[in-house]
Amino acid sequence: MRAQPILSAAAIRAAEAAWFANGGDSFALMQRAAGEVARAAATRLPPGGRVLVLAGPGNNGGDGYVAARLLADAGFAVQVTALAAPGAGDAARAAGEWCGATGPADPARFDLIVDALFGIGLARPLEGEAERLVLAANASGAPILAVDIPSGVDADTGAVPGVAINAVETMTFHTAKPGHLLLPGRLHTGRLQIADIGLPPAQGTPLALNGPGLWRLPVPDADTHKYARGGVLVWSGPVLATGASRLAATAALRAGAGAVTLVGDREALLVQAAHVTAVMLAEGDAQGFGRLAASPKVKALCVGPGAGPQARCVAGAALQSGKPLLLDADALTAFAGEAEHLARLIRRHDRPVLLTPHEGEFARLFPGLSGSKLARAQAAAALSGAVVILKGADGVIAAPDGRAAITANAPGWLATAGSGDVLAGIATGMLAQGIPGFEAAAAACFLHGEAGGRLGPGLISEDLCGPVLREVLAALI
Ligand SMILES: NC(=O)C1=CN([C@@H]2O[C@H](COP(=O)(O)OP(=O)(O)OC[C@H]3O[C@@H](n4cnc5c(N)ncnc54)[C@H](OP(=O)(O)O)[C@@H]3O)[C@@H](O)[C@H]2O)[C@@H](O)CC1
Ligand SMILES: Nc1ncnc2c1ncn2[C@@H]1O[C@H](COP(=O)(O)OP(=O)(O)O)[C@@H](O)[C@H]1O
Ligand SMILES: [K+]
Repeated sequence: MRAQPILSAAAIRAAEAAWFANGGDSFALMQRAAGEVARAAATRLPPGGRVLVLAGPGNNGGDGYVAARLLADAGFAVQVTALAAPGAGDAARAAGEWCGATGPADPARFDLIVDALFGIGLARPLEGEAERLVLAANASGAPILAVDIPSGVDADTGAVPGVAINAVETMTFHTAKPGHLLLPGRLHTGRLQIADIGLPPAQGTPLALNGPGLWRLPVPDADTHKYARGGVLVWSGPVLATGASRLAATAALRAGAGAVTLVGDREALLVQAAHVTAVMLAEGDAQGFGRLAASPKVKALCVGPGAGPQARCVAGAALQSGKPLLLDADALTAFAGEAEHLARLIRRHDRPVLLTPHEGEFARLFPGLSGSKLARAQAAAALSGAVVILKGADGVIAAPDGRAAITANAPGWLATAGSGDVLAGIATGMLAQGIPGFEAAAAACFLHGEAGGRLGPGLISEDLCGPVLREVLAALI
């Protein structure tokens, strides 16, 4: 299975420019793009159905004029409402070839609206007539097919600085753009269709959709044993907060770690003992955690879920151990505002470190970073030397070497207490099995999303590290 690349607006323009430099015909490209739009529109229309094409002043509008002509030729009743006449180039040529009905219209009278106002060239928030057209289209009740990206959505960030089209479907070209997958853009995109319009395949791109093309799940050899599959240590929270670490430990075991041990004080472990069976227990403080981590049987560490007041000391011991490590929750907050110091500790050893903040933890750890979710995760990875999972519905995984992935399979059912602890456990389990940091993080996010999707309504975090993870793994191996 191949990874699905995601290109920014600049990268798409560069691919297009390289193709033109080799003699590619830009109007032919526009015709192919519009052909895909017309094909998608036709499947949503009754015979002779009514289509309103909203056409902007740039090449997105150009796609709209060509699609209008193709749909009219196919027998549909097409009207174009133009925001402004294209000045020159392919869009002007496309507008010139449109001879059908043109002018203002009530969008509610149409079976389908084609949104060709703005694409990757959106330069500022929509105002005036553009804003009015978008609001009227959204309010009309007619389904909207967006050309390339819903007008008003920033293709690189998913931001909507003003109003934006609410599409049921978006037909984009060559590759997905970050704005289709990052919130809130994803909510405006509807069903995303990616059309091949003949540009050479995007290869070696640093950004991809998270999916099985990016990583391979470990399968144990016949001659393996539990420690060869990877031992994991998880720091147990204090006596009244043991659940989070237990979820992480259980998930690590489910994800394939051969042996998982919760480490903590005696009182906490007595609570843990009442709940766990295959997960083992070992008494220890922060120093004890460090000593246990030194064992060659231990291949990965998880510190943070419910970690409590010891989080900083245990994270320190874990960072010193030089073992692959995941820091989550309290272990991230313990370094609030000290990202540079944390980075120095991370860079002391050559081994993967994963940081798994939600937005709140991220803001505390990296208060200076701003921009899109993608840009912030990438900057945090570069700054810290760790693989960063910036969690949420549009979870971003970013590596210090510049690679990044966006996860799009996570359902809202995952927004429940403890589900991040399960994610931390799955990722630690992957690390323990020798999966490199970026791949371990991406695989964990994808598995977590798949498990959430299968469980659906009523999901609680205990379910996530139950048999469903086994089913998801079995489907992907
Ligand atoms: N690349 C490819 O592979 C292919 C690309 N193709 C298509 O080309 C599209 C990109 O075309 P594009 O570069 O002409 O930009 P586009 O989105 O039409 O907008 C630019 C125009 O909008 C204007 N404008 C911007 N914001 C505005 C605002 N808020 N309010 C008002 N005006 C605003 C801006 O004016 P200005 O900022 O200069 O005032 C300019 O006139 C791409 O999305 C795809 O559909 C396909 O045909 C073939 C393959
Ligand atoms: N709306 C959502 N859609 C999909 N996944 C979500 C959503 N909200 C949260 N999640 C996921 O649920 C998990 C929540 O993690 P976190 O906030 O750390 O919770 P906890 O600390 O209770 O475990 C993360 O993996 C996050 O990506
Ligand atoms: K559009």
